[in-house]
Amino acid sequence: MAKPVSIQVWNPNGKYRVVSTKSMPGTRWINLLIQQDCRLEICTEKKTILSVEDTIALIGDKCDGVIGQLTEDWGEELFSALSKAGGKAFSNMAVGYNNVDVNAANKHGVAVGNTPGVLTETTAELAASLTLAAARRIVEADEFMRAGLYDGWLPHLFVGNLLKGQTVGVIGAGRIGSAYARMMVEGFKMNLIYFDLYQSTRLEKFVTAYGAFLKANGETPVTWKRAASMDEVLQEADIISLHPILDKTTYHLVNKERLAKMKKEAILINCSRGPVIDEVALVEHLKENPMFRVGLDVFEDEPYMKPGLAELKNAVVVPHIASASKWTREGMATLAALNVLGKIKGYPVWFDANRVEPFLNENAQPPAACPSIVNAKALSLPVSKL
Ligand SMILES: NC(=O)C1=CN([C@@H]2O[C@H](COP(=O)(O)OP(=O)(O)OC[C@H]3O[C@@H](n4cnc5c(N)ncnc54)[C@H](O)[C@@H]3O)[C@@H](O)[C@H]2O)C=CC1
Ligand SMILES: O=C(O)C(=O)CO
Repeated sequence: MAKPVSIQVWNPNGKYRVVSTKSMPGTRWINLLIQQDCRLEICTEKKTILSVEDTIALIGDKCDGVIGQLTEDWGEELFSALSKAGGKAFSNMAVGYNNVDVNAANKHGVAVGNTPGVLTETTAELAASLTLAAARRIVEADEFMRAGLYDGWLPHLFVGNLLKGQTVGVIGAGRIGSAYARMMVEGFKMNLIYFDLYQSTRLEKFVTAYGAFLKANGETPVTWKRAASMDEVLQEADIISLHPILDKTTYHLVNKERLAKMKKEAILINCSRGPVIDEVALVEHLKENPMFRVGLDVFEDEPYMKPGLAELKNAVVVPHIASASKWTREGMATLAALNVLGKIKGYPVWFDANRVEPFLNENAQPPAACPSIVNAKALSLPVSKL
């Protein structure tokens, strides 16, 4: 028998039992659930990452839906427990769902939600922040000041890289990759090279239009290029930012051989998932190439870093905070709750997971739909015509 986990209960007499494995920012998500007759139980265990056993204990004998986190392993065991408890809905509070075995969810008839769109700009802004921090050596310089080592301006002190006129490379030009590309092109007048399995016509049009604007104003226009291979990006770009999903095709996408193809003074940013980079190879590369810099939000064995990384001055590291703006985190909680609520209520799936704004308007009731269900097709769920 698993040990019971501690919980906080909202609306104890609600008809539907919904469980959240963590407390989440804001109160709108809580209000939306309790207004629609849900009894909400929020896990209050102190440990950061819940085990599968803890989560099974939380699901219990009767559970209509669960809101979970990207740190949890949602596979056969949990979907089987949820389905036995009568549950038909699970939502990650995240857009990435590499922690979820969607085939297992399909087998048990459980809808899997995620939270696209609401974190696009926030995540791209952190990638841009890491780019600047790495290019201008901000963390090293901050440590130097605090250590009392500054004794006057010097021509060589913390000289870094200028972004203007350089080439930014984006691997995975989806929602976040495209937003980052636009920020770097418009904000710093960088040229763009990108690699994705699909063409990003909107992004290309944006760079073309901005280039024309610059030219009309007597400035050097920015340019774009869709690379035929990832290696083309690695060889040509001065800054490379990784934004693909994590799956079998992107595991260790950046490895020893590919690092060797990058410019010696390039900057590599990762705000996607840790295993997209072979982190052991990265540590070696950083040691051998002190002018090569990296900005990391995610790590291969999160929450741990591979040995040696923490000691390297040419690495800027932050603890998976790319989506951590208040507005975004509250919005993620809202979308995750509405995915679960919508499925419980038998609502259809929203027609376009890239346009979730109507669910985020705090001054209006959200549409009667699930904002984003990744296995809607596999489960033949109806789609909203709104
Ligand atoms: N660090 C953080 O806190 C956050 C991390 N993420 C990560 O970012 C990922 C991307 O999010 P979105 O942009 O919203 O997703 P998206 O689905 O809009 O974009 C992903 C892009 O990657 C491309 N892609 C897939 N396989 C590829 C490959 N082998 N090579 C090149 N491109 C490939 C897809 O075609 C797509 O355009 C999420 O799946 C998640 O893992 C997302 C939000 C916050
Ligand atoms: O949404 C995601 O995929 C994250 O990594 C956290 O925002």
